[in-house]
Amino acid sequence: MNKIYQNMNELCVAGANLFVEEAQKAIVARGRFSVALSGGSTPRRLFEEIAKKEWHEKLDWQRIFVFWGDERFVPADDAQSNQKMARESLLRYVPIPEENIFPIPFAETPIESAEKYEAVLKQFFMDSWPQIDLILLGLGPDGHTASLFPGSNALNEETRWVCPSKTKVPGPERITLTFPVLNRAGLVCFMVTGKEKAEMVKQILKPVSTELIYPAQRIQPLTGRLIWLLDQAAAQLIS
Ligand SMILES: O=C(O)[C@H](O)[C@@H](O)[C@H](O)[C@H](O)COP(=O)(O)O
Repeated sequence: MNKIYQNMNELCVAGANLFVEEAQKAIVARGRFSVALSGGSTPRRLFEEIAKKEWHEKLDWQRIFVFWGDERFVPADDAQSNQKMARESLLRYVPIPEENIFPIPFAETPIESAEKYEAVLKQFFMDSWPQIDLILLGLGPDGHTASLFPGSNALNEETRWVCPSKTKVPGPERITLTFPVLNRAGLVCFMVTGKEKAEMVKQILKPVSTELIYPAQRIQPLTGRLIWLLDQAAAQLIS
């Protein structure tokens, strides 16, 4: 399902509403809500929205468990850390217990970080493939999502839940959840804004061939739902 909003602000209000509704439903159904956060500028704006009292006071944060879809291989206090971004824009404003927060660890090597995080997920989800209730994702202009970049070794991973992802994009190496985990989510929600994403949005949502060229096209939940929240600028070539 694709939903188009006037601008980033409206999109984030809708995103916050969706977050609250999904969390409330999961807590009623299963007693807990698991969510995987993303990095990126649109997710940051969404987190700032959810941090507002009018949204976050609707939720029982004792029952909310926060994970990450990807991370840069940097210490937690590095300016490029997705964990730092989410803590500063959302987590510090809500009454979530620290033990409910599961960041991707910064270990000796990216592979060790990935292995440690997989162990954390296996413990939480009791060894069976995880079904994270909500996975929030951004879209890069090159078609990447999470840290699944075109050409990355991580694209072919079928057994590991988490793996390092080498990319030609400058900056630190990445650690990412793999397709088998992302595609088992209850709901995957892409948030995309800005005209520089319009061409890639068109390639993905109105493809001319059936070939899956871009990583974001391979997000196809097995049994869950997929929603794209777009602003008008990002949706200008499809609407
Ligand atoms: O940590 C990250 O950077 C993300 O995992 C990445 O996948 C991001 O969501 C997209 O690149 C979109 O980012 P923007 O919203 O900033 O364009």
